[in-house]
Amino acid sequence: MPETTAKTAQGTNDFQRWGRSGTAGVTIPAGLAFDNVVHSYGRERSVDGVSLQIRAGEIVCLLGRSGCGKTTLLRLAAGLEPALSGTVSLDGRIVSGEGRHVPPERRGVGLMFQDYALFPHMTILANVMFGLRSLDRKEAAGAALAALARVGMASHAADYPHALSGGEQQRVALARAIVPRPSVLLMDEPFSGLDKRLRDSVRDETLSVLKETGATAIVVTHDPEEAMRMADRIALMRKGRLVQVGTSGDLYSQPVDLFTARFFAEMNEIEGRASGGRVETPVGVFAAPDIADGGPVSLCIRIKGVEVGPPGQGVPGRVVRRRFLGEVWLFEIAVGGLDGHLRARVRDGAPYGIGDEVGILVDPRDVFVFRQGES
Ligand SMILES: Nc1ncnc2c1ncn2[C@@H]1O[C@H](COP(=O)(O)OP(=O)(O)OP(=O)(O)O)[C@@H](O)[C@H]1O
Repeated sequence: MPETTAKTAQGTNDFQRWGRSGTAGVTIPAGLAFDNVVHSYGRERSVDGVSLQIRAGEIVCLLGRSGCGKTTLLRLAAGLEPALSGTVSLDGRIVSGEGRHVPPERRGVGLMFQDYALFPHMTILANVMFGLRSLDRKEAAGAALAALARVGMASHAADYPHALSGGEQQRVALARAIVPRPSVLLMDEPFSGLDKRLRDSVRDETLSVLKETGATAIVVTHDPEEAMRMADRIALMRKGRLVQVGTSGDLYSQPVDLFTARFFAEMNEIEGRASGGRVETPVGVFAAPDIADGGPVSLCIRIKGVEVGPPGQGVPGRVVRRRFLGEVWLFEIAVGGLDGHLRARVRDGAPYGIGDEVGILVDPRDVFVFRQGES
């Protein structure tokens, strides 16, 4: 956290005053609902029947690979794209669909994109005041300065954007997005231009500003860790559709399919067949309830769920490769009857070298069985 921000945050209720009842008014968060929304840029559907309810004040991350429709869904919420069918509603009022289209500037939503989009010819203060044109200049300047102070950028008020680093520009963009007190804030990959260390601190800072103001927020990201850090709920998308919506715990512990499981953890994947509610593999026998006998399954084992110990415990294996990754070792282990190698993440890898015999135990909490074709 930058020094000025830390000071503001520790001061006597300074930031709470800014957040709850700043001079530009108070945020009144709105609920946002997509109901069976379809969108297309041409022949293919970019958004294919999405229904999602976001509660007032909730932070939802739209997560998915490049091209799965995240930005398009955000643009539909903003009113920058029309829906082919279905509706978008704010606090129960239809803003897109059924013959209505409320323009972006009348939706009370704030937008923040990955390139920050600050106006290069305006000072930082003028950039932040831009969204406050309905206030008189003095009031607008006061609100903009308070917002800049909140993100630790008040001392740069008179500078121009080109004089700021990426992280500083991002914080200014956040101040500009939040200062008109939008009821919904839509953020498209807001941290993707920052290096990892800066991204972590700016993201944490952004999260606390969002929570202080209480705004409803949708944050687009392709980074599962970022989604887990920020979201009250994650909406995972694939090919224009929602695959699973839930808390990070829901998606991590109860992935609905192989695609979701792979998204949140590195996996060993073993093909097998169910028999009597179980699946037998070279690394053990695992429960496969609800899968018919003979049904082909993909058995996934999180690499962190593979324990490597001395020979004699569990299933025998031999170390084929090991790499030090900083906090952990990544092991590749040959196991009789297994195509390919089993990968394991090991905290203390020092005792075992290449060629050593080891014993392998698998934690059943890190095992998932999916019918093949569920990816
Ligand atoms: N202006 C456009 N014209 C035509 N096709 C588009 C346009 N914008 C996006 N698309 C296509 O629509 C689909 C969804 O794109 P979208 O930008 O919503 O995905 P995304 O998940 O946000 O991707 P990324 O993470 O790469 O930004 C993609 O197949 C993309 O190629």
